[in-house]
Amino acid sequence: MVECRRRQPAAIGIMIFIAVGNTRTLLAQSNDGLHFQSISAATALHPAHILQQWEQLRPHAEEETFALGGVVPEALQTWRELLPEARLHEPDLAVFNQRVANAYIPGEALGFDRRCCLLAAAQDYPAQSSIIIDMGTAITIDLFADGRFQGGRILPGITMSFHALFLGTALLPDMDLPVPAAALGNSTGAAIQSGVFHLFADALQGAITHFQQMYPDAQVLLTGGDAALWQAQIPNSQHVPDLLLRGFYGWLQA
Ligand SMILES: Nc1ncnc2c1ncn2[C@@H]1O[C@H](COP(=O)(O)OP(=O)(O)O)[C@@H](O)[C@H]1O
Ligand SMILES: CC(C)(COP(=O)(O)O)[C@@H](O)C(=O)NCCC(=O)O
Ligand SMILES: [K+]
Repeated sequence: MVECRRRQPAAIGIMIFIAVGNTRTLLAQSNDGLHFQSISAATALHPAHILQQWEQLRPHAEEETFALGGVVPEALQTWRELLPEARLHEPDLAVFNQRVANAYIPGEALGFDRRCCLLAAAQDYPAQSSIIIDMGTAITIDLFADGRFQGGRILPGITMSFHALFLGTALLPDMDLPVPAAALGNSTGAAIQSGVFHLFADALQGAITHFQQMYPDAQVLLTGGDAALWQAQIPNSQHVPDLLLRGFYGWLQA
């Protein structure tokens, strides 16, 4: 009887995936690694409040486990103190390195979100080159090609760039971004919008052109909070909203 039971695949309880970004924290669950039910809350909120929001949508199951990852050490520490240790999983960097060869120095410094997106590209498109553009608080542009992470770029994010102009000057206001913005601005606000929009439009296209000179068949995957707004500006790009979650889910599978 016992032996028979052992031959069955281990029962997988519900796993809640918690991904902590600099601006937004994502809580998600999935039955298949393809479709995710998720909520997103400000990372500045206390994790107990974020968990409450989640539980209003999905009442607790006893066997629930948690997977935790992110790029904000202080917030991660607060999550660790909140969650029951016996039911908390943190993804293993050695598993990442087995699945996505890389030459990052030091290896452990590569951001959790970048790892997840690279894992997703490696598992979904192992034989295809991918340029992964993650438009979050910061923007990362990473190249997965020849079955490995080739390296990437880190840029300031859109909201951060507007904010930097506002904080670093006496006369510039904080602005939002219309996408696309005009080529020429005829007011302070319009000139800032034109400047920031074209800064990023040119930087993203420049990176794509550069990487595609090395890997001409590289596809462009766009993700992160600002991706939906930008997809139409980046020819031949695909918006993949759940790329990080797909990689995070895959990372935790044996
Ligand atoms: N509800 C939202 N709250 C804050 N920022 C948002 C929201 N929706 C989209 N954004 C945009 O997304 C960016 C943050 O992206 P996200 O991928 O959530 O960040 P991170 O992973 O760095 O926390 C911000 O620059 C902002 O412009
Ligand atoms: C580059 C990032 C700030 C992007 O984070 P995000 O904008 O998604 O919150 C994050 O991946 C990070 O802190 N990385 C660590 C440094 C590195 O990847 O080399
Ligand atoms: K990100």
